[in-house]
Amino acid sequence: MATANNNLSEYDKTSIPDASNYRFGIVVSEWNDTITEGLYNGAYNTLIEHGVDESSIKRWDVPGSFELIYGSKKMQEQMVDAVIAIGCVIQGETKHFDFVCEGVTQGIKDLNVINDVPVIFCVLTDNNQQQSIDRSGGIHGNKGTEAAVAAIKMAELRNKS
Ligand SMILES: Nc1c(NC[C@H](O)[C@H](O)[C@H](O)CO)[nH]c(=O)[nH]c1=O
Ligand SMILES: CC(=O)[C@@H](O)COP(=O)(O)O
Repeated sequence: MATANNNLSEYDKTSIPDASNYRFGIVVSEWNDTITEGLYNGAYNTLIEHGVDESSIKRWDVPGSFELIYGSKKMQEQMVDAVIAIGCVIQGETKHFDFVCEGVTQGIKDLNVINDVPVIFCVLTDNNQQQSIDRSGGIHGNKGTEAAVAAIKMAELRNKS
């Protein structure tokens, strides 16, 4: 289902495990920081809402989405139960968009395969800034909220497996 038909911030809160015993790392790209800050706020507030103590949330900033790969790899080493990688890539004039998006996607996928700490893909890959605004606390909700829910569920799965 496309985001346009689905508010990312609407979910059954009773279906989410208690996250009070889990630690989370959040790596945030500085590119398009007004968007990434909105995504971070959505993710942070959702983790807090589900019992995570603020002292159990570690944040690192990286220059751009491509650096989310290395930043997330190092965050996996920080005794956390899940990592959330937050970025916003917006189409420009050249093919650079394609390579950044593909590189980050493959890099974060690889981290999930190679290491035993889940990394949640919270990277917007949008055609324009309005699409990013709409998905970081706008009319389509907040993908940061969606990512935090996924992080809690994956931390639980890792703990039980
Ligand atoms: N154009 C965007 C970028 N580009 C920068 C790259 O992510 C990277 O930092 C650079 O190539 C150096 O390695 N990054 C974004 O996050 N969003 C963009 O729209
Ligand atoms: C995703 C990018 O790197 C892109 O926004 C940069 O813009 P441009 O393709 O015009 O150089």
